[in-house]
Amino acid sequence: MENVFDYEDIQLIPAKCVVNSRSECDTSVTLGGRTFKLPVVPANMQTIIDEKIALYLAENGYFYIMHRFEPEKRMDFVKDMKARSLYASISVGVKEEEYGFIRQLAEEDLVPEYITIDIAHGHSNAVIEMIKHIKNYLPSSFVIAGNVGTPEAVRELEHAGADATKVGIGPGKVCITKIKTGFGTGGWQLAALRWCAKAASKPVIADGGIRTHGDIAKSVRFGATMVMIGSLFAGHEESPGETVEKDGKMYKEYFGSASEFQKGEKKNVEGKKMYVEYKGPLQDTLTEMEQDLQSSISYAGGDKLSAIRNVDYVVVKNSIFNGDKVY
Ligand SMILES: NC(=O)C1=CN([C@@H]2O[C@H](COP(=O)(O)OP(=O)(O)OC[C@H]3O[C@@H](n4cnc5c(N)ncnc54)[C@H](OP(=O)(O)O)[C@@H]3O)[C@@H](O)[C@H]2O)C=CC1
Ligand SMILES: Nc1nc2c(ncn2[C@@H]2O[C@H](COP(=O)(O)O)[C@@H](O)[C@H]2O)c(=O)[nH]1
Repeated sequence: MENVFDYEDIQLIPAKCVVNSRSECDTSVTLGGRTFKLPVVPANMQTIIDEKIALYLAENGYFYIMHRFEPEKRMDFVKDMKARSLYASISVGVKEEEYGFIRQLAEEDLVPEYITIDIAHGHSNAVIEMIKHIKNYLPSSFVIAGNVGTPEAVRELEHAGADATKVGIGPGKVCITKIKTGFGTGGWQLAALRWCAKAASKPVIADGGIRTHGDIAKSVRFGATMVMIGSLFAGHEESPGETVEKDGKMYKEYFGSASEFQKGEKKNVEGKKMYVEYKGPLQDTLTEMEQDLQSSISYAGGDKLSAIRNVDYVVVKNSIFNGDKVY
């Protein structure tokens, strides 16, 4: 791989502004036939999303993906969203019981609009078989498959029937895959995204490594239709998980889906736990993301998200923060 870089190594180059106010810029994106306010989705992790947040996001025009770590609740979750005439977007794994769950959804005519196959190493026969199983029983569900980090993987999962692929192995804030296994896209996630997006014929979701709102625009520039974010969504008033106070400051827990805190045992651990500063209401962050992205669109010289896709960029190896501490 040549020209390897990550988010902090890139600056997008401004083009002539065509709007009189950033409020004219439209940040919406379409995925699976629905249009959402932002090209951003909170990570399908237990300390990032729960049923209440999913409901809020769906009701307010945002995309969400519910996590898969309380499998017994998923059927009722889908029923509840349907009863409210909202879209249902759930996650599944690849173990035997998940095959039965998909059959059960089909038998009860409960068709989630979005199903994300969420495993660490998505370039596998296990994922390919699950894509085919879902497409067989729930052909109208939009299937997101991952995670992957190579063009070959993107092509194979698309060929198996995936409607979108999710790119990112190891760039996450609570990820220790890169340390424990030596593998992944950590440190070059943005270049991996570009590599994968060039091979893709369907939408790509960039997953992990987003540390600033500007990284969302950079993801869009390098081929992402949607960006999955964990750490920036952790620590909100609504965020699930323990809140602690230390030296008069409030913090909330954020742990990896492959951490011992999620698994309840120390087996194949590839994630850790951290505490993030309390951030206040989730909507404030969503609003700030929208404003920052509107500004990005204006710097791109357009009034729609698509303007960002064609801007020029420079590689400024690890220097854009000029030594400033940003997180
Ligand atoms: N994006 C990322 O970089 C990563 C994300 N995660 C997240 O952690 C959660 C747990 O992931 P995961 O462990 O895959 O889920 P599961 O524990 O549900 O495992 C899924 C299946 O894949 C097998 N499996 C897991 N890893 C590998 C591997 N490297 N090679 C071959 N088979 C494998 C498991 O078997 P067995 O356990 O017996 O091997 C199991 O049968 C998910 O939410 C995932 O997204 C985890 C690591 C990296
Ligand atoms: N290697 C691991 N990756 C994990 C784990 N749990 C979640 N994740 C991935 O991280 C992103 C979120 O990244 P962030 O940089 O925005 O915080 C998430 O969507 C997963 O893909 C884990 O235990 N190990």
